[in-house]
Amino acid sequence: MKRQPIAIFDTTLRDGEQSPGCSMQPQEKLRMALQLAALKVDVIEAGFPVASEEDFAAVSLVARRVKGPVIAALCRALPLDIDRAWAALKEAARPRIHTFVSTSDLHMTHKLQKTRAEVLAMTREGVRRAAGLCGDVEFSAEDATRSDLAFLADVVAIALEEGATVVNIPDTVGYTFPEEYRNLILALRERVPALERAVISVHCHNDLGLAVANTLAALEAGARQVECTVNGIGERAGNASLEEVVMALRVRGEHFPYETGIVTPELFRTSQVLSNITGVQVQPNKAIVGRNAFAHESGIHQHGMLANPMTYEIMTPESVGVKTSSLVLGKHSGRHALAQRYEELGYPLEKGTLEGVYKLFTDLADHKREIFDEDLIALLYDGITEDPQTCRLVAVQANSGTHSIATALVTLECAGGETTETASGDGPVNAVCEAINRITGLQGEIQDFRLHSVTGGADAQGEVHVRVRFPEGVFTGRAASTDIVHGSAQAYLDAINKVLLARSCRESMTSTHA
Ligand SMILES: CC(=O)SCCNC(=O)CCNC(=O)[C@H](O)C(C)(C)COP(=O)(O)OP(=O)(O)OC[C@H]1O[C@@H](n2cnc3c(N)ncnc32)[C@H](O)[C@@H]1OP(=O)(O)O
Ligand SMILES: CC(C)C(=O)C(=O)O
Ligand SMILES: [Mg+2]
Repeated sequence: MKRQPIAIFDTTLRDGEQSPGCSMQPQEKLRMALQLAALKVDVIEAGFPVASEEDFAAVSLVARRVKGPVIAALCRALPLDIDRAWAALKEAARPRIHTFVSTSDLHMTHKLQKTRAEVLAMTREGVRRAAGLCGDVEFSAEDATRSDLAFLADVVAIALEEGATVVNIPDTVGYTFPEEYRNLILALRERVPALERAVISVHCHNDLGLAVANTLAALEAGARQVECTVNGIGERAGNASLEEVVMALRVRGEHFPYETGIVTPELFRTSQVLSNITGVQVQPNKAIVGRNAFAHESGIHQHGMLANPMTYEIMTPESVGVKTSSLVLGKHSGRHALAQRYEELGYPLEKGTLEGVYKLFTDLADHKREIFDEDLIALLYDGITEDPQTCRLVAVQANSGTHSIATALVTLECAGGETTETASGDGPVNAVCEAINRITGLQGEIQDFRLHSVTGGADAQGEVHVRVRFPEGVFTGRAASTDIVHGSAQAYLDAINKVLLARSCRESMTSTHA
């Protein structure tokens, strides 16, 4: 099947930036634009230069530095706006002026306070001015989907007469339906024959959650440029999401005879770059790039995934740049996924053992939202081991000060006998942990240490949480005490005991299997 090329016009830096909380500084826009170029979008709309000195600077920075895609800038159909857009763009290798005016009676009457005749004149003068400056001019009929068709066709015809190379028919307020939008584009093509010589563009908003569906419908009617944003950000409920449109065309290629030039393994990275710049997290269930897009929690699905990933995934995670699918253990998981995870952790379970551990697991999952690997190891121990090899803190003492090296003396009772060790460290907690390492022979490395008071007043209980890395993995420890050093020693020992339990458990299993 011969595939028609579809141009991807990315407006993350313009319409996307209109999302509350998503504004970007020039350097941030440059970083994002470079990633969009790596993704191989066809057009980057970099901003609205007349809006501020900073946005002017951002557009000109992107225009100068980003090679490959066309660089576009938006402007109203006003001489000052158009001149400002061109001033920002003129150093781009491939510049495009994008000008717009509203065509719905609602917008013209209440917002622009212009008559239809005045809007026709604005279109003519605006596009003519832009075309006099730049060889590539896009014209958008704002609120096209709520406009009178005959009038809209007149506006489009004038824009084309004056030199527009691309005509955009936006669904500005996310109002249209796929069938209706398809018919609108077909009707315009019929009424304005000159449209056949231009590129028809679509720009859909997501107010009814139909932005992607409407975009796809417009392609079927002859549109050949899609305006969209990374993560679907944009004014109000956002714009059509770039990654969703691109992957819909790719995954359902048998239905859509189109292709884009997007390097799809860059999609996830691009999404992450954006959320890293704006600080706005991607919703977990976001299609393609959300953290749950390739995660499976329920037993029936996990079983299917283990048998063949195609049972529950319509695209591979690698195809969009996600490393791998994940089977998340939780209250809906079944025995197959549980057994698989234990195997990955180095604990292959026999059928009888699995049954017991699965029961403990489901009890735990009823009370705990997230089950970590260390929880599984602890469960295993609860389920099958009788003789814990744990250590108990007998005494701890630490000295520290501004001009002295911190030292600690720790006594532990391990496997019946008491041992005392001293150690020094960067601070008293570090010295205590080092002394515990010496006694137990383990080399834990603290990755996270948190202390917060549980009660008020000078005698407040301090609760200590630690995350410690061992060769087996990361284990957490927790303890509460009115003495910070004592609490820290207990919390660290809590993590150490979990490792010791895991080791003794692994040993007992190895001997059972031998
Ligand atoms: C659908 C869209 O996404 S449109 C793009 C939206 N993006 C932006 O608004 C970018 C950021 N905007 C801004 O920085 C400012 O709004 C500016 C600099 C553009 C204009 O600021 P101000 O001059 O203070 O005007 P304000 O924003 O209050 O009102 C908009 C004005 O533009 C006019 N206008 C709106 N669209 C158009 C248009 N396409 N062509 C000509 N004039 C327009 C309005 O009628 C109004 O005119 P008025 O000031 O004569 O009443
Ligand atoms: C300026 C135009 C293209 C727009 O963003 C819209 O109509 O939604
Ligand atoms: Mg828009």
